[in-house]
Amino acid sequence: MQTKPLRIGTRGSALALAQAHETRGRLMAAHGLPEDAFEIVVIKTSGDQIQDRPLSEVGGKGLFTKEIEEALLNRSIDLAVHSSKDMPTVLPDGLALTAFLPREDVRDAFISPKAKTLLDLPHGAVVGSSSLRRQAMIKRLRPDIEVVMYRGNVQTRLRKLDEGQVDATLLAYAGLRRLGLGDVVTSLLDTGDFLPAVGQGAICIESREGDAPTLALLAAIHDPLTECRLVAERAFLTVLDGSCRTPIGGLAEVDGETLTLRGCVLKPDGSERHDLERSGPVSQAEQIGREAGEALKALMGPEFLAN
Ligand SMILES: NCc1[nH]cc(CCC(=O)O)c1CC(=O)O
Repeated sequence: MQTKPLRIGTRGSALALAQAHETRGRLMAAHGLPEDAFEIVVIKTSGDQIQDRPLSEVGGKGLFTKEIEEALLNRSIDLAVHSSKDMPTVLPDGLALTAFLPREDVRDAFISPKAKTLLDLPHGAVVGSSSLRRQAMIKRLRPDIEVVMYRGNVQTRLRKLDEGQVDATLLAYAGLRRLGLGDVVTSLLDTGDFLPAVGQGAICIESREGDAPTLALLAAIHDPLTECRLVAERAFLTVLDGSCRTPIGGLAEVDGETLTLRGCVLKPDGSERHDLERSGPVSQAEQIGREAGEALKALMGPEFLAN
């Protein structure tokens, strides 16, 4: 058994801490270890310091992982807990996503004191969202709605909604549940119109490749089915990742031995949307994802990503 506690790195947001605690709880249960066998190390990232601009403007996803990955590489932590959705498709040399917890509900949630669903909102209503994907999907269904930039953590967003600054907001259901806020949800959005972001609802662990003791501990909490879905989705995203300013949705689901990936891209104003679906054997998850990405690229044409 180890003598030193296993150091679990995480951002300091309430959601990140909930995910780190869940991971620690699963490791304790799987290995019969006490809480003090683990140390939760909170790391402040550049992304946490920028609150006033959309992430797509300031450099995208890597902003929330850079300092954590540096801590992994210089061995001041042993593993890092992330929302898969926030992970860049390319990781630094020597690091990998080495475990996935069982995926939760992937859907986006609609939250509003004014209406039961997005379609019931009054004409010209204001919806807060900073996600390009959700913004484009909202505009596609409701071109009359004004979507305003809405960053900050989940609690801040809910407070702005309470104060009447916006009429509604959309958040990942999984994140709300992890925070014990599942009850604030007004309704859940259908994955047809609101195809989730790649990785939504799945907690992943990043660690050093070849760090055998850590990998051995993680094996006991790893969910291969979630990994398979994420491999397909991330391969799809890698092919499409020409720009972090393109609204993209992607979801892989498994039925028996068959994996089906649905993907879509939209113009940011919702004026155009292209959808694609591809199925195949689970064992070919990565290839299915790549092919779906290529096929969607061909479908949308070169000028789509240009502007
Ligand atoms: N970008 C922030 C972020 N990253 C992961 C989640 C939710 C949890 C998840 O999808 O696993 C959220 C908040 C949200 O989109 O509402």
